[in-house]
Amino acid sequence: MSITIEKVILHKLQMRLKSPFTTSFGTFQDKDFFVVEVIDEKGNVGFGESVAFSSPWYSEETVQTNEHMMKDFLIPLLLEKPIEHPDEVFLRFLSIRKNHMAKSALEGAVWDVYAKRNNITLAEALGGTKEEIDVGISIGIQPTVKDLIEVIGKHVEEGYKRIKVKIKPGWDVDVMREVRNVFPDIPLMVDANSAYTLDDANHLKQLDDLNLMMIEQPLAHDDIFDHAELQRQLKTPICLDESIHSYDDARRAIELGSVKIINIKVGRVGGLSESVRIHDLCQKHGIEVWCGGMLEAGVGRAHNIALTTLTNFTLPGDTASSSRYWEKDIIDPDVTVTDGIIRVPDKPGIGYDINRPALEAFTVDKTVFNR
Ligand SMILES: O=C(O)CCC(=O)c1ccccc1C(=O)O
Ligand SMILES: [Mg+2]
Repeated sequence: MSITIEKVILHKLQMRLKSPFTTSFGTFQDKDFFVVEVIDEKGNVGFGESVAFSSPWYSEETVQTNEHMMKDFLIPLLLEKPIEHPDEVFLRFLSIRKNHMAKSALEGAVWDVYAKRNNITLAEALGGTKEEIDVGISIGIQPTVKDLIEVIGKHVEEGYKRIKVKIKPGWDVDVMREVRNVFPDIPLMVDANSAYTLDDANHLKQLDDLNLMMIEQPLAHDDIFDHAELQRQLKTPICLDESIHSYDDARRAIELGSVKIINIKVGRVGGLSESVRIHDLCQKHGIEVWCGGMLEAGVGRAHNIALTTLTNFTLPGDTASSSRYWEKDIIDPDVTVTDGIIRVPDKPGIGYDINRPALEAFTVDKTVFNR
């Protein structure tokens, strides 16, 4: 039965991370973003979250470009006519170039509505089967190596299944050598967020001695070609994040030999439908995947959890507990991690309730669109 979206509500939120998060491209603490609420003709309510940051550091999208794209192009397209299945949202949005995070926020809310209409979990709607998922944690650049080792120790103690450390020139090989000395056996990886070029290949080769699970996005955010050359020179598997925007990017990167592992971020690739397609392609080619994070609040976190229940998400993702990021999250209950595991919720849709008072408390602006 076709789904008619009657109403879209854009909640603009402002939340503050418990502590600043530093990558090779900048530091975040205050997070502005949109929670998208869609309501269908039966009164089902679905939620999505836009993951763009205020500045275009990770990708070209920002909170403001998301707002422009959703208001002026994407919401009108969504309200134009009914859909039969959420996969159609991605296809309908193809007439608008890129702007994947804006598209994904709306598409995710429609997926939630679709699952709720069918009285199934979002995980089931996506074809996921796992009842619990393994998770790791991503640790930003710290003031000192001593701080880093302390933070890692705390998270290892908490049971996280994999530790990811952000690196940049000047904070890389020597730092990781010290970390490896203190923690000889932990599953460990690094993420460079595009801080290097091919000229750094010899320098990066030193990481090969440290038994890292992978090096994430060492080279340019828009490169697929040079990563293939770097992978020929490195033993450590390369994982791509920023460079993979679509199924076709993934197909080309796999064919060129630029990746052994892909970090799937729903917002980066334009939604859950495209995420599932990339997952399936990788599975066919023996490329492992894991679910990345964008410092999401609870709605985005819930979407990531549902996606991670698909079978080829074999490596722990970045979806840590709500409490690692926020004093108070916008969902009920919070996402909790026990021994590095999240139990996948079994309620229909995203599986968590929206904490309306918390949502209201963080809301700085709200716009309603009717069909
Ligand atoms: O904990 C998270 O949500 C992921 C943290 C993270 O690594 C990250 C955070 C902000 C922007 C980019 C990235 C990344 O995966 O590259
Ligand atoms: Mg990354």
